[in-house]
Amino acid sequence: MASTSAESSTANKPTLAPSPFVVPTDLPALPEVAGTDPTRCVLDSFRIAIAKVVADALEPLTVEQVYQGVDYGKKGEDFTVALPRFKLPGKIDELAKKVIGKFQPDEWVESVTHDRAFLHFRCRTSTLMRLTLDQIHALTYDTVSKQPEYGSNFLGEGKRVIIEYSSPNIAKSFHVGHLRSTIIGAFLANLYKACGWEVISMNYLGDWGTQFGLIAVGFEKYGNQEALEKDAIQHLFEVYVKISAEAEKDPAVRDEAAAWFRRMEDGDEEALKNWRVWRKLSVGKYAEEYARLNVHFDVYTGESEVPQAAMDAALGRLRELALIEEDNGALRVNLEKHKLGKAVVRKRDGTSIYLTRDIGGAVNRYDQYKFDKMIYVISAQQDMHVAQFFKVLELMGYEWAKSLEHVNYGLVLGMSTRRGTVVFLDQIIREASTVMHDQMRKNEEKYNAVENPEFVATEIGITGVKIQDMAAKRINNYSFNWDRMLSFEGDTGPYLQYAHVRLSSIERKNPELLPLPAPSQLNTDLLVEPQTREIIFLLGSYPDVVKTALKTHEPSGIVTFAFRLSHGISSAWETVIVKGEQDKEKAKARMALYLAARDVLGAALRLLSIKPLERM
Ligand SMILES: NC(=[NH2+])NCCC[C@H](N)C(=O)O
Repeated sequence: MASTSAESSTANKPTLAPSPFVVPTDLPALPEVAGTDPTRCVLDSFRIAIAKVVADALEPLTVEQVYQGVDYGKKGEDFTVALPRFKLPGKIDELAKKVIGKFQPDEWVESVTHDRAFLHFRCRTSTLMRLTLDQIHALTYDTVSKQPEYGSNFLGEGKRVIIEYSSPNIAKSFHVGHLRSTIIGAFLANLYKACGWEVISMNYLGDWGTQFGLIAVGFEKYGNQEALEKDAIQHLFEVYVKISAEAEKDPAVRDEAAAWFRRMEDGDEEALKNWRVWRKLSVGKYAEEYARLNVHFDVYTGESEVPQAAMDAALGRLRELALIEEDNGALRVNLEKHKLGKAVVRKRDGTSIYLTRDIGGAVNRYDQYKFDKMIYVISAQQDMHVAQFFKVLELMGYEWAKSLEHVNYGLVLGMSTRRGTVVFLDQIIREASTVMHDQMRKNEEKYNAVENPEFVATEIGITGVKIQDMAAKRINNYSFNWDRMLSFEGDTGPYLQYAHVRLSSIERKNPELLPLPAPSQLNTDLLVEPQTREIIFLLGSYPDVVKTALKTHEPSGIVTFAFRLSHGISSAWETVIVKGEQDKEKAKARMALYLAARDVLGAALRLLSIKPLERM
């Protein structure tokens, strides 16, 4: 029973442990502000302190009201408040003077300056250093408990989201569109988990439709059991290509295929037998490839699994609403009023189609999972299709239809391997790995020092593919370029892995400083270089970067953060040294900073479904 399954999995919802970090009590006490959590984001405390400075000077403003207006400042400024937003009586200049006149520097806020309508605030550096490092340290990722790490939050606690992504078609090519859906979807699944949601990752296979009648006919002619078992995806594709060419010329083949699919829809076991085997073998093969991409699904479902009853009920309801019209024996839903055209929902021979299955499928999923939100990661080429079935569900009166979201993305242009066009996922992975391997071999000395070059090449290759895919706004098209994405120079995946490896080497290279005491036991005031403050502030902003990504569903925000952090590290690396620093206390404080940077970069990469490397 559907409702039982929803209830039983509710009982299994993860409960998040409280953060092991507490704001030290030797600092001036701050009021609480709803929606903030200083135990997971220290910058929240600084923003509250700033809001308090302004609210105290400009009654009747409350700390809550000001808090909403404390924004990140432009370069060199920590936080900025734009005074006009509060619509207070009096001149802006006067208001600013009031704040500045009343301001007393303390352990939270170091200074305030006034520039036209803006007030710029600087956080107390020593507090910022100490708390940020301490918090990151306290929330370090634990591979055993898998506790939510630094950057995570409780926003989605108690809520369940289904994220449907990848969804390739069995026996057709896995095109780059599916690759993008896979990469973006895996990121969203990690992101929602990091924000406290219960996530169900779902793969909705294209495993149904007339083409399976066609393949069945083709399989009788060209099928080969051995080839099927060796690589089901490839073999079925070959069969499909051959029989499609025939069907194009010969209407008899088409009729035969349609009749076969008709039998499948009627549940004729004989007609379904082979199909079941194909599906199982294909899923097995896909699961292996997803694992190599560090992508996992909780549920493999597919168009074949949408219950006939759900589709019939949907059509019945649409008829009641007078939204259905007949067209030459086929049924159409008329959405012209909503500027979404007319769409066929049942073919003339009575068989279902893609759109109907999406309508019935959504109803079925809600019955089964009672989700609070459902996200579909589907190419922008299907914007119309998605808008149509969302609209139909809304017209059918389902309250939950409002909680459906389409996360779309643009095209990938020109992906091919050196041997030709890419049609399969494993070709993409293999090519990424070989191109990277060749690249690594160019530096023989370094190459020989790598312990497991095959593994490293594959991981970096995959990182390159993923970063290229997520570097810009989803909706942008981009051209696939192996050389560019796999270079160690410029903003690429290999560059990020290199930054992480370099940070990871610091413990190996300075064993005499280990074990490093907790940051609270270190003298972080020795971190005096401007680069260190910049890095710390960036690290402190990471929980906000995660929250923003949750709002925008854009992986690019996380990618940009990872690059900014890596650039920050690069510019500190030569001057803010650990090895060779005579003052051991200073060396330790610096090491703590680099380790925090390693942990946060690692967290960002994991969020992007990338496995951070420790050696290369
Ligand atoms: N619920 C959905 N329609 N999901 C997207 C499915 C994508 C479809 N299998 C395709 O390859 O085009």
